[in-house]
Amino acid sequence: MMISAIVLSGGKARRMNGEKAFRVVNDKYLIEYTADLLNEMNIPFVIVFRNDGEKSDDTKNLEKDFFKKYRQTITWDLEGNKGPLMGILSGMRVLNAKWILVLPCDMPLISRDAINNLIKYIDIAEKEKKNCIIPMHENGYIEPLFSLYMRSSMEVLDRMLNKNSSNKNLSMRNFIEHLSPLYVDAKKIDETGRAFININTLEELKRINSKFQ
Ligand SMILES: Nc1nc2c(ncn2[C@@H]2O[C@H](COP(=O)(O)OP(=O)(O)OP(=O)(O)O)[C@@H](O)[C@H]2O)c(=O)[nH]1
Ligand SMILES: [Mg+2]
Repeated sequence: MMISAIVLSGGKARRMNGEKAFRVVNDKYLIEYTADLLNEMNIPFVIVFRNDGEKSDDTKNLEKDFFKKYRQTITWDLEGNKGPLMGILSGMRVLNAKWILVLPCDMPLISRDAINNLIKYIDIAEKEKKNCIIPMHENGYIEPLFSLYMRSSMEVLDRMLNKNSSNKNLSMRNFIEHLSPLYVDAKKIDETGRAFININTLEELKRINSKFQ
């Protein structure tokens, strides 16, 4: 099964004053937890960075260094400030695998098992004619940024974002409403739930760093 991944790395990270991907956790950048794992698993990926006219030289250099280090594709949101859907669309454009794994840049405890467990559902999804596979927690909370999408869902996304050329930010939920999702119990993906922990604030960054000590 040919799979490729999109690592979303273009959020504003308002809750931590920006620069989420290149915040240091333990001994490396936050984004590298996802990138290193994908490399180890031989899953090709594209990183989608922000499309931002005011990007600092430091940030541009970090992106350039990242590109040199990983030799994977990097790209930028087709339009800035449109949220993760624009990131997914921008990433899908440069990939041609049948199934595309969408991941965030802020889950340092992401694991090989969690990704493999998700991938295992592809056969079922295809049999049931589902075009995305989305973990769901007991309380109904879903993990659409830790999910698999068929590349064919890009057409849906393209149409949605074109129709919505105005200002409103479409949500992941809007997108999924237009798909046929296979929801899987998040416990079947990662029993401990650790893989889904994402870092949103400087406080959380501090806490995760102390856990690595
Ligand atoms: N390419 C791209 N990725 C995005 C965009 N918005 C969010 N993401 C990514 O989606 C993942 C989850 O983002 P959030 O934590 O919800 O949002 P954030 O913008 O990073 O942070 P907050 O501003 O604090 O909500 C992260 O990996 C983000 O980098 C976007 O507009 N474009
Ligand atoms: Mg987050």
